[in-house]
Amino acid sequence: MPQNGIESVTVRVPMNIALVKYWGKRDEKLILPLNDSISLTVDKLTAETTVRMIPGVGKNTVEINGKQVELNSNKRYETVFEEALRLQRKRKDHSDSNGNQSVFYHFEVISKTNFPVAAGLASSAAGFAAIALGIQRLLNLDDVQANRLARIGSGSACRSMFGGLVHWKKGEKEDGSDCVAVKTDESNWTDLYCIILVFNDGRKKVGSSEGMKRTRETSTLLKYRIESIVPKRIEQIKEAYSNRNFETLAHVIMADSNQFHAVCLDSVPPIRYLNDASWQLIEIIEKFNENETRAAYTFDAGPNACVIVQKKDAKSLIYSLLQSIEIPSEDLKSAEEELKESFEFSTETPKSTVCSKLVISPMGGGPQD
Ligand SMILES: Nc1ncnc2c1ncn2[C@@H]1O[C@H](COP(=O)(O)OP(=O)(O)OP(=O)(O)O)[C@@H](O)[C@H]1O
Ligand SMILES: C[C@@](O)(CCOP(=O)(O)OP(=O)(O)O)CC(=O)O
Repeated sequence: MPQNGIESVTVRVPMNIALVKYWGKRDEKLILPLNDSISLTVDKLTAETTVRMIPGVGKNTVEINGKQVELNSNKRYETVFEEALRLQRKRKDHSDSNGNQSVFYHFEVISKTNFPVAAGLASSAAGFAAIALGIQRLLNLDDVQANRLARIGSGSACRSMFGGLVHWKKGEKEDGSDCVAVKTDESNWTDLYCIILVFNDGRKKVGSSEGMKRTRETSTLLKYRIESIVPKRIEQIKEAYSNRNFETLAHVIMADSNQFHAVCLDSVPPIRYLNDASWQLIEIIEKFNENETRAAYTFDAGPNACVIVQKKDAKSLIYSLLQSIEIPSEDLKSAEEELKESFEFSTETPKSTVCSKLVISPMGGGPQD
């Protein structure tokens, strides 16, 4: 929508959680992964981003949650903007609201997230997918071009461009033209919910890019994972999702999260993302699953947990969590509203583990304009 020559669009994009993890790059500049990965979006954790393309030479700016980002210390934004301008120059028909051909543009990005940034909760995925989607709308790009824009911002971002089960194919080509994320054909499994528990919302010590570089250079387990494990797991996830087979889905999700953290520990020096609270959560889920597998935990590059359940089991899972984890009462109230259930809980007994935030969200929703 052109306004005084400025074109602006606002989108809301959910973060995504990988069920089979991306860890390791075959090309660091183009952000091409060493293995395929597969994910679901978490509908309630979103980045709401306005992208403006302003005619004329000027400084690009990015603001996240009211703070200006220092673009010199994070080159990824400039890479995305340059690629967008390259695609824009390729278009012959691009003109401003007065019908004038404009060769120079700069970008203004203003984003708000409703969850902590850089705490292992895939904030970069939602953030860069939102920028890519905004630019796609402004420049009328196709899905492959938009996917590439998201990916060169942050690899996992290309999986947030669609709802449903999304498969990011590593591709074989050096130029990355066959490295794309695609929505699988399965219709969305609307019964899946995700419970996020934030145990630490600080910035992690080893960032994902640095961590995956270290693992690629030093881990002996990584090669085995990439060649012998991941391809099978991608197929198992697709099949279990399509057959609505929760037990198999859950086993693969947990095994892959554990293997991802195992290759991190297999790196030199070792990388440890999980903390005592994460391990306590794992133990609670193991106990919850004693008779039947009803929940699956998964952790990205940080201690915060994402637990996937079917809606029917969400309430009993929250009761199990409440036995040993302190959860903010306002988050429990939001969970009651989301599930349309009421919980009886006492916040008086102090617990050994404290979670600073709990969010319960449906999964698989797509981005919105
Ligand atoms: N809404 C947003 N818009 C644009 N960029 C964002 C946004 N949110 C986060 N980012 C970028 O992503 C960076 C955080 O990425 P990082 O990979 O360190 O953490 P994460 O995405 O939270 O965790 P992980 O990807 O390991 O699960 C931020 O420093 C910022 O540059
Ligand atoms: C552990 C992960 O969350 C890693 C995500 O890594 P990023 O996509 O944040 O890394 P870059 O491509 O370097 O930006 C697993 C996953 O989301 O698949």
